[in-house]
Amino acid sequence: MPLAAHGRYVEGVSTAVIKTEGLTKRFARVTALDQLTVEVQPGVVGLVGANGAGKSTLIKILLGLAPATSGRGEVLGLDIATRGSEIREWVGYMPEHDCLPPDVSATEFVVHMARMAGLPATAARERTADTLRHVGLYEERYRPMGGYSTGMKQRVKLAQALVHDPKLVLLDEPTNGLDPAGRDEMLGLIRRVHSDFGISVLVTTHLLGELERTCDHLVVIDGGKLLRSSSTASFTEATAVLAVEVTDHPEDLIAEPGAEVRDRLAAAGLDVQPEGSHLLLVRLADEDTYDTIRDTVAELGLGLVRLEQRRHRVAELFTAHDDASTRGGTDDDAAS
Ligand SMILES: Nc1ncnc2c1ncn2[C@@H]1O[C@H](COP(=O)(O)OP(=O)(O)OP(=O)(O)O)[C@@H](O)[C@H]1O
Repeated sequence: MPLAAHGRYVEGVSTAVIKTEGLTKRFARVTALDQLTVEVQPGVVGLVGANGAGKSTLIKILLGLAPATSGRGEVLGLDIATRGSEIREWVGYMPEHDCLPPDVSATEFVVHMARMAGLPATAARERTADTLRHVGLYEERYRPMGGYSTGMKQRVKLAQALVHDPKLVLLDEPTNGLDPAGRDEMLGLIRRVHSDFGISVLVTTHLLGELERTCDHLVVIDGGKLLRSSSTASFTEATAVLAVEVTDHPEDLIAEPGAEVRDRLAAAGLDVQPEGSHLLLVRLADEDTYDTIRDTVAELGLGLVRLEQRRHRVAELFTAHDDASTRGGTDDDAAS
C-alpha cells in the first residue's frame, strides 16, 4: 500500500495533497512552468490560468506522465520524479480533450478503466455502476458514447477518474463546451465528489468566476508562474465589485446621472469608479452596500438597469494583481 508505506500523509502529519518547489518545464520554444512553488491542501482547489498558462503541463507532471526540467514535487507525499505509477494508483485524472472511443458504451469504457487501475472484474463492474449513477448517467450508459452530448461525455470522463476510488482527482477544464446549466451541474458534481466521498479535487479552468462557488482555495498561474494562491473567500473579497447601471432621470432633472450617483456613494463612504455616463463600479464593502446603492438611486429618482457582482475574467485579475507584492507570492492564508 503506497500510502500506508508513506504514513506521513495517512497520519496527516503533512496535509498537503500537492506540493511543488521551483518546478520548471521548458519546451524548445516556451517555458511552460517557471519556478512554480505551491502547496495544495485537501478540499476543492481551483487552478486558474489563461489558455497556455501551464495548467495541463502541471497536471501531466504531477501524474508522473512527463518529467520536469528542474525542481521537485510531491503528490500525496509521493515524489513525482520516482513514484509516478503509485501516484496514478491514488489519483484520478480527467483529461481536457475528448478521449472517449465512440463505438463503446460508457459502462464498457469505465469498467475497462477500472480494470486498468487494478480492480478485480466484479468490483470493477460494481464500482462502474455506482460511479455512473453518481455522475447522473442511467439507461444511456449502455449506448455507444459516439451519440452522447458534450455534457454526457464530460460525465463519463469524470466517472472514469473516480472509478478506482482515488484520494485525489485532477480535473482538466471539466466545464469546457458546456452550456450554463451544464456548467452548474458539473460544478455541483465536483463539489459533491469532495463532500460525499472525501476525495480532494484540483480543477482547472480559464474562467475565475465559475470556480468562486465551487472551490475552497484558488491557485492562479500566468505564464507558468504562480500569481496568487489564497482562499476563495479572500479572492472574492478582492474581486467583489458591483456593476451599477442607472437610467436617465425621467424628467431630465439630472444632467449626469452616473456622476451624481458616484458623488453620493462616495459621500456615503463607498469606493466608486465611473465606467461611463451611466455605469459605475462599486467595491462591495459589506451586505449593506446593496441597500445603500438602491436607496441612493431611488432617492435621485433614477432607475436601476443593473446591480450585479461583476464577473472577472482571468486577464483582468492578472492586471489587478500583477505587481511586486503578488507576483510569485503566496497569501498568508495560503498555507493554512
Ligand atoms: N508538448 C509540448 N511541446 C511544446 N510546447 C508545449 C507542449 N505542451 C504544452 N506546450 C506549451 O506550453 C505552454 C503551456 O501549455 P499548457 O497546455 O500547459 O497550458 P494550459 O494552461 O493547460 O492551456 P490550455 O487550457 O489552452 O491547454 C503553452 O505555450 C503550450 O503551447
